Amino acid sequence: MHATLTIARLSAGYPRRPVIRDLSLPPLPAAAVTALVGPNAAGKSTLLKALAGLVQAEGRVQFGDAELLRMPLAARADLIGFMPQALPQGVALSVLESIVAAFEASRPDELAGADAARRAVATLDRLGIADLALDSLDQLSGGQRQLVSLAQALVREPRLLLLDEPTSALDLRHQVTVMEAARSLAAEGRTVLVVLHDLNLAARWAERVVVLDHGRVAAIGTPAEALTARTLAAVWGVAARIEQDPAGIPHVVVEGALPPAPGGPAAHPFDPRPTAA
Ligand SMILES: Nc1ncnc2c1ncn2[C@@H]1O[C@H](COP(=O)(O)OP(=O)(O)OP(=O)(O)O)[C@@H](O)[C@H]1O
Repeated sequence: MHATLTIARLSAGYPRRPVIRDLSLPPLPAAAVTALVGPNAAGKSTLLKALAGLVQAEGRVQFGDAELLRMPLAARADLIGFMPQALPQGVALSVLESIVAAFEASRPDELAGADAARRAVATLDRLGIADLALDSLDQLSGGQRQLVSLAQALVREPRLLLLDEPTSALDLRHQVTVMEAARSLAAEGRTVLVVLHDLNLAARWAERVVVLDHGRVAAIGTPAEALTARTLAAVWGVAARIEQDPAGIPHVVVEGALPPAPGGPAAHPFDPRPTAA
């Protein structure tokens, strides 16, 4: 079940709009949570969609023995659970029905019915939202919709989980529930890649952090290695100091926005391009 994810020379984007250019990453470990962070429009969602087969991509993406970009989409969907930023509106299903449907979409065999219902209930339980089972999808709050969307991604127990901002609409308690679920799914041997805007959430829950900016990797490593004051200045344009809590977890304290760098955006800490004079 343990499979690392290796991305090499990946380019991805939309018609006439390249977003990810020639991106390579050291193997992302299995049984671990990797946070993908970066400013708005950095290409985080595009990267997740490229891995899930939802946008055009070229290059090599190796997951264990599987070469994802060369697999038929149905086989890829079997391996991957993708949670999008937003659930589609206007779906006339109950929460439970939507999760059963997500399960059956990839298991269209006769046994699916009973198995799917059992799995759907267990997944809702795992996320602490079993009480929503009979509610209509269209009457949920933003945070409840997000939890249901996560349940839809989890129900097939995929080996690779791609979660796009799973906590953005959640209250504090539910943020913790989701990040604990991500950690326990990883502990079961899954590879979890999660887009987060909250850098302190990333530092607290992820073993590894990838900072993406303008479709390129600006920093990668443990939270302490990737989330430095220098990277925060170069990538987000904010002045910040990094403190350590007693458990050794870095904590980002933002002091304020930096003025725009003269001559354009600041160079990344390891950007090979020469800096503007
Ligand atoms: N369907 C699309 N067609 C064309 N361009 C798109 C499409 N979706 C996104 N883009 C562009 O791709 C770039 C990267 O967008 P993406 O959604 O991957 O960024 P992101 O890092 O996830 O941003 P955010 O943090 O704001 O969600 C942006 O410039 C965006 O305008």
